[in-house]
Amino acid sequence: MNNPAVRAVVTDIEGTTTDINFVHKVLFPYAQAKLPDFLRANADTPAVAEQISAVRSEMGDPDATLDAVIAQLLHWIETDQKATPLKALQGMVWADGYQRGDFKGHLYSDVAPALRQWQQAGKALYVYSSGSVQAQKLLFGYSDEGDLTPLFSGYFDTHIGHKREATAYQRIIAELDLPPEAVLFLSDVVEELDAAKQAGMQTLQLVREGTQAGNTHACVTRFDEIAL
Ligand SMILES: CSCCC(=O)C(=O)COP(=O)(O)O
Ligand SMILES: [Mg+2]
Repeated sequence: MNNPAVRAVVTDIEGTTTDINFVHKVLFPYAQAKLPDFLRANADTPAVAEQISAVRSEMGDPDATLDAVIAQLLHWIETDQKATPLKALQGMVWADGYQRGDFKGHLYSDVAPALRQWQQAGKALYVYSSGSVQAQKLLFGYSDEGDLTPLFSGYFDTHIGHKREATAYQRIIAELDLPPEAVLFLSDVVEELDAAKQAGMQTLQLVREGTQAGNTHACVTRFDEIAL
């Protein structure tokens, strides 16, 4: 692909820039282990209290005990549900892990050089992940390729909508203030690419090891196959 009409790139994280195993075998278990104590210690902190209250709303039980809230959050982690308050709390817990050096954000080796090249070519770079904006900034800020946050012009999470819904991409396009066809969305998940295409974006599927290629979107296996 060589497409000078592309003026902005929006990238997914898990399975696109980053190994799914890092998310599922490092980040999620870390949050699972640390969340209960983190919530008990910080339940009265305004940022945490706000998310606890959002969990209670999603449970439909404004009086749910903290133990019930914790059980709900652990269930969401086990079943990989992209609930917005869970994602916010995970980001807060991962901040400790990154800052203490317990892990670094995994990036495939082709990602950082391509992002730098695209930025130098004048493309605006954005992230769209179900992980919270805080979690996205941590992953790229404490990545195993160093701090890549200066490369990005912005970040979107589930506050803009869910990744399999076209309306989320329409809102992103409105925020970028670009024609939809000037925006390229990169993801490993066909349903996300379908939604982005429905909103008028260009799409490319990343077929990393273990990803099933679909037949409705152009595919690449690495970022360095994408010439912008
Ligand atoms: C921002 S790193 C953690 C990613 C995460 O929590 C997640 O659920 C993966 O979502 P994605 O939309 O990147 O598949
Ligand atoms: Mg993905």
